[in-house]
Amino acid sequence: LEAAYAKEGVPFPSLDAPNAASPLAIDPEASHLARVAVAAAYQVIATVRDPIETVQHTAASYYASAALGVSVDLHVANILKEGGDEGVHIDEIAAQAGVPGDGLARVLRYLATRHIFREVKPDTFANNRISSTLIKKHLLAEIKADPEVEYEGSPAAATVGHHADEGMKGATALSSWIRTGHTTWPAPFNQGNGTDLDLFKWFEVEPYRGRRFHVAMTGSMGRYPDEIFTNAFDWAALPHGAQVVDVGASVGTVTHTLLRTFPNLRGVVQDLEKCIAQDAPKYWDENMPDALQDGRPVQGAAVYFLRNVLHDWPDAAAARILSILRGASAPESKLVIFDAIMPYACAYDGPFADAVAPVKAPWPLLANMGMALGGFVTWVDLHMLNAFNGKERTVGEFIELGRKSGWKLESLRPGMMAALVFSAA
Ligand SMILES: C[S@@+](CC[C@H](N)C(=O)[O-])C[C@H]1O[C@@H](n2cnc3c(N)ncnc32)[C@H](O)[C@@H]1O
Repeated sequence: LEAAYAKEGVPFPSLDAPNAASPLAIDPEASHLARVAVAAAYQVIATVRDPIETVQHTAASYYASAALGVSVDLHVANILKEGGDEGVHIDEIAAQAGVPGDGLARVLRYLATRHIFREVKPDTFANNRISSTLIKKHLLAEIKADPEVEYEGSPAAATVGHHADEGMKGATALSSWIRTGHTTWPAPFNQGNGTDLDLFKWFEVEPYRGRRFHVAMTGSMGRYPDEIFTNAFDWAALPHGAQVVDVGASVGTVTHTLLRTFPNLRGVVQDLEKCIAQDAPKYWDENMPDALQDGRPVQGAAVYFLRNVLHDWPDAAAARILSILRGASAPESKLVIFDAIMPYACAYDGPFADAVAPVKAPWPLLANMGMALGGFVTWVDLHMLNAFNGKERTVGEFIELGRKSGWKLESLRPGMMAALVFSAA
């Protein structure tokens, strides 16, 4: 890994310095080497640590969410930014945060022990590479003057806020919700937060949390390279003016990516009324004013695509969404699904095996690269279960979903987000 950085003449980033953009962050070779190191490090810990200790740490790992949540709620990374390498004494941090210092010092020491923040002298803390990602774009004074801007432009902090708040409350209900056969509430989120509303509707009555979630989403979506979408399918082969429908599009960032590369396509952005009436026109006005048109539900489009939509829904609802699209489609229409593929933690030799495990994990690592790849999909999967009774699906589950709704899986392009292309069955 050091050699990969040396080849580019870029120093390996120090954990003690603030995070900075690096050309190697998206370099495939360096990313792979980093993943092998991560998967191996977790496996080494699992192998050499007293198993009871591993159980204790894992059982109490909710403190990681809670502690991160405290640091974000109290803007600690912003406060520490001013202190630089010297750090800021807990009395000063607490004074700026307007809370007693004792609890906060212990929260920060918990995090520093896990390499998030640094304790540079007793009771004096500084940012490091990880905690610096939590700095909110707006200054503390601006946030105090107008709390609505708190998370604007700050996706990492927004992600922490979402998980440590409504996410963790939902997670407390996971066991009870599963034990009662998934029947008591629509999803653990509802039980834990005491609401019947689905998450998106709930955000409409919880605007602070809704704004925060929206920022968290834009941040995680921004990490996907355009090629995932532009290479998913032979868009260039579609006739001039072919309609591609972005179903559950939010404001339609994927459509925007496609139209920039394939201006001959006609994009249609579909979502709930509020999004289409308020948020989407603003986005398109700013980014591609010519493309904004009135769109009615589309019959016989060339392509219908959904990104990060099906994982929000349980199987029956997901099959219904796809059946409705099949009903609107023409015989030659394609369906493209952009979603993660759930990789098994063991070897898999079923359909599309090469695409399911495109990275050959070196022995003795887990087939899904353990915490380096499978770790991500499996937590997102539990979060979908928590939030919506949704799921990340294995390739077999996608094939089955297509079979139930009149679509046949034709090709599968692997990646951090897979592209599955279906034709009418
Ligand atoms: C996780 S977001 C994905 C957004 C977008 N596809 C993306 O990848 O950025 C799910 C979207 O589905 C939309 N949605 C939820 N229920 C819907 C419905 N009944 N009809 C249309 N869109 C819906 C939500 O408003 C939200 O924008």
